[in-house]
Amino acid sequence: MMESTRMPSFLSGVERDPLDTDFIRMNFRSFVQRGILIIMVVNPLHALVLWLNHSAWWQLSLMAMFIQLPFYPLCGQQRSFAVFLPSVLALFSMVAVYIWLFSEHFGSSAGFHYLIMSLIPLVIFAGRIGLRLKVLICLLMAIGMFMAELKLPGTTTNSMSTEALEQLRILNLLICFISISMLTFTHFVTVSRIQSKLQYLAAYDPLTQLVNRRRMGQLAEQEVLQSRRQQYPLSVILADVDNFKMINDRHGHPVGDVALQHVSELISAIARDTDSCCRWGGEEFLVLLPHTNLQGAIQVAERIRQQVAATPLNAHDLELEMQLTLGVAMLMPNEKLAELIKRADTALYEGKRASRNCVVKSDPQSS
Ligand SMILES: Nc1nc2c(ncn2[C@@H]2O[C@H](COP(=O)(O)OP(=O)(O)OP(=O)(O)O)[C@@H](O)[C@H]2O)c(=O)[nH]1
Repeated sequence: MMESTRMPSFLSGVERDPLDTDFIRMNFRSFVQRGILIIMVVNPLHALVLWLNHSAWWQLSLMAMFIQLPFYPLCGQQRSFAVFLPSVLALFSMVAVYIWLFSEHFGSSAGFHYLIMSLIPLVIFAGRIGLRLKVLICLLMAIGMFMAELKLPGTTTNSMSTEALEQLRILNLLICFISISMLTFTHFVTVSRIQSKLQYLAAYDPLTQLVNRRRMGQLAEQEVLQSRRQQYPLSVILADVDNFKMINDRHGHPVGDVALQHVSELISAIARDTDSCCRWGGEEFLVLLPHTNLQGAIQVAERIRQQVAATPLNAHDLELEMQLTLGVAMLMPNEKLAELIKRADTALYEGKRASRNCVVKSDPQSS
């Protein structure tokens, strides 16, 4: 069942945080599930220490684990928000009650109240609550924890020795440390993954997997500076698919897309590793050729033209012949990148006007 994209009416009063993105929401769900897995380890550890110290409360600890276990699937990514929200609230309340009951019974020296700290990452990374509410919840948790630290003597019936309470306190501190580390580390890994994906999306064209115009602009500016400093020739080829509109109109956009992929593969295969190929616009490609003079660039452009003309596209039960017109220009002393590309563009459109399916060089003398 598709999850509703509209906020449930009972949440309409809740402040929407600008950071409340799908990513944060998905991340929060896997966070809650990790938190449940941590509980699955924590409760048996508590039960073990309590059992070793002859406290009947070990049963309560195990019982809490079995009650919380079914919430794992209820907090999964596929669940609707109407299922997830009550589940996570119930879970949070149960953890709070567990901490409160055990702190009341064993007193602050058993350190159960420290576990409040391990909830901080869950509150901070929650998607649907606003920043002010998060700060308020964290503040309340801090007050609760410090009050417990100062005021809870524990009941007289708990019959735990000072050594046993010390063991519990160390265990709880350890749990706190490990769960905060695990949750923040998980967050760090997810954010790093998303960041590299965003970097990829910002630099590459999704259709052809070539670098996009924005990234090519940066690469080309660096290359212009370097070629000037080290005094080596730098050329560009601007290639445009001939009559591409006709391919789209006759065979549809999906075939047009495959045709663009086909051309980009042929261009990339001919370019050297040190060259950079980019999807410059709709059906335009730019190739940057460092250490290549005008004559060399014309040869590369001619090879690309011939290869595209000789390699029809076979797709969707079609055999489609394609052709390119290419403009070539070499960087002149003191010329700016934009001027260089403009000359290649002018040469390209000379080729379009003349005959198409040809290579035209930009003559620096004539410009
Ligand atoms: N399928 C597909 N078409 C695209 C894409 N980007 C641009 N186009 C199309 O490319 C076509 C370009 O058409 P024109 O600029 O008229 O050029 P042309 O038909 O190749 O003609 P000439 O360049 O003069 O040979 C337009 O129909 C655009 O819609 C894309 O990503 N996919």
